[in-house]
Amino acid sequence: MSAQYVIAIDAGTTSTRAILYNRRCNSVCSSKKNENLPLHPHAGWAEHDPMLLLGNAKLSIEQCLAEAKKLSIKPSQIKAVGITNQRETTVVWDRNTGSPLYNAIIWHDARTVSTMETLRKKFKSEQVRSISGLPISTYFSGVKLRWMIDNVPEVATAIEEGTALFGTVDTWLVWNLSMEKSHVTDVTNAGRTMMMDIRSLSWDPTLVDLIGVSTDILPEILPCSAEFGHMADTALKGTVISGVIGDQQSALVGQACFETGEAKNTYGTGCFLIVNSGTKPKFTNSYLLTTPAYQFESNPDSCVYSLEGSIAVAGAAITWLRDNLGIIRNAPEVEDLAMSVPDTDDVYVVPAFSGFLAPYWREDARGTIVGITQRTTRAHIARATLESMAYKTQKVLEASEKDMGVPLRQLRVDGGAAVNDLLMQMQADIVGTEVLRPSDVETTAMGAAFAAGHFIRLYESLDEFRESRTVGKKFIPMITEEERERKISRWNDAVERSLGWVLDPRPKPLIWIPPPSVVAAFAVGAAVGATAMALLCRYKKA
Ligand SMILES: Nc1ncnc2c1ncn2[C@@H]1O[C@H](COP(=O)(O)OP(=O)(O)O)[C@@H](O)[C@H]1O
Ligand SMILES: O=P(O)(O)OC[C@H](O)CO
Repeated sequence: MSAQYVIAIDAGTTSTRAILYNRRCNSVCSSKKNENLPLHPHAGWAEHDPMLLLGNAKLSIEQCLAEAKKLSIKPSQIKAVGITNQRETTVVWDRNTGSPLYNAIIWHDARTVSTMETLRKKFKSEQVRSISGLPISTYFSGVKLRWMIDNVPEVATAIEEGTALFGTVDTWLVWNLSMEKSHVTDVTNAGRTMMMDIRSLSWDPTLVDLIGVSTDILPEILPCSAEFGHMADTALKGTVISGVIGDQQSALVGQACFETGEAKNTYGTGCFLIVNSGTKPKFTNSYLLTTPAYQFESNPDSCVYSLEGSIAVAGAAITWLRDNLGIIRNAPEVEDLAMSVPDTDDVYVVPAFSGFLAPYWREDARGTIVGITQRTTRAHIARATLESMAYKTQKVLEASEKDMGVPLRQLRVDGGAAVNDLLMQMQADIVGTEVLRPSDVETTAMGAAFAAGHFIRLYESLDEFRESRTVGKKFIPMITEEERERKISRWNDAVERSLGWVLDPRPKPLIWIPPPSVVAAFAVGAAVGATAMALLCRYKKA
């Protein structure tokens, strides 16, 4: 029998790529990283064109198949498709035309503060958390969906007429890529809508009612390994889509964190620390999220849960150094620039671009840079920006250790920014724990490949998968405990300065209402203009 493969599509916030995996779930070839350009129509807003997300998924498959062809691998040898995706990002489209009714609202978009406040008046955040594992926050899809209904007439009308469909990016991609037009999702993505009962793994009527929709527009929830549909008109036509899993949980799987207490931290656009918390949802007093980690069998008891510390800005701060400040030409350059100085010279960059997620959950925070002196250079800013990822991780790690009741002995890392050795060393220093980076940092796609391959029984055993994972590099703490504490305490001070900076975090209205001074100036201008015209006409007549 010829060798069999699984292809995984990783639809991230910054880019989409496809990777092909062999029988041992090792990567064989991949596409390019196709950039998913975000749109920022207002400060704090972030959108994707859903058609670009779809186009990049198709392009990534084509590119990956072209690479496979060079290795004499035929499309018919690819037996399953897995999809992993940026979670919470919300798409609403018309079920008849297939057209999106609005741009996708990206997970870290902060426009929904007023919607969130309205929902909090109806329901206590703690009540919602006890059902869904999540507090009421701008982060989750349900809140974004409500905002669309209230602010986008096309969405409201389509919902009323029964033609709208809602989904996260996985649902949007499967609906478009499958010949059946399957309207489906998995437990890890549904678990980020704030509408799923985390125990029964089904839509919760009370929460669905709170958002104000009917379940008709919501996708069917399946385990991560299931028959989601079959590929339509590409070279992979007919191939089963048998794995769907949110990108952060997918990385947990890719890192083979199958034991309670094992954790990974993924440094992509954002940064997400997830700890496997076992087969029952764990509710804690800290501000971590309770969320499904994975479910590979159809029996709901097979669902494994996790605690998650979500950080909105990680690699995005490096993109900001590149695109907004122009102090680097590409992301990898940040490492050399940061290494050109021995330390940050007491400069701290707090990139809270649209507030903080875990563990602060503060919409009123904004980014700040403190400690600048005459001597500060772009290298200090670059170094302090990198270091900020390590401090934020330390905060969520501290919270998860408290919740789990045991200190974490090792931190497994992955994601696009984890290739940065300096960042990984900073991380080991600041958490005071060994940091282990796998030889293949693309663990996100690997988790989805595992889920898809598990369904077709190509990857049967979790143990076998775990044994085939290898550590690429280990980073050991190099600073003293005293130095570590001093640095963390300075970071805490810097964070304090960013909290409460936005006096009213509610978004500005879509239509600009001019202030009275502008109205008065306009009226005076119009009166002067009219008088001048009248005089001119009289003069001409005369
Ligand atoms: N060498 C590097 N050092 C620091 N950050 C990097 C480096 N390479 C990429 N990044 C950052 O990592 C992010 C991309 O990582 P990736 O895992 O592909 O993200 P996503 O899954 O969110 O699309 C970008 O925000 C980029 O700025
Ligand atoms: O695109 P990433 O990899 O930063 O992940 C985004 C997360 O899924 C948002 O919750």
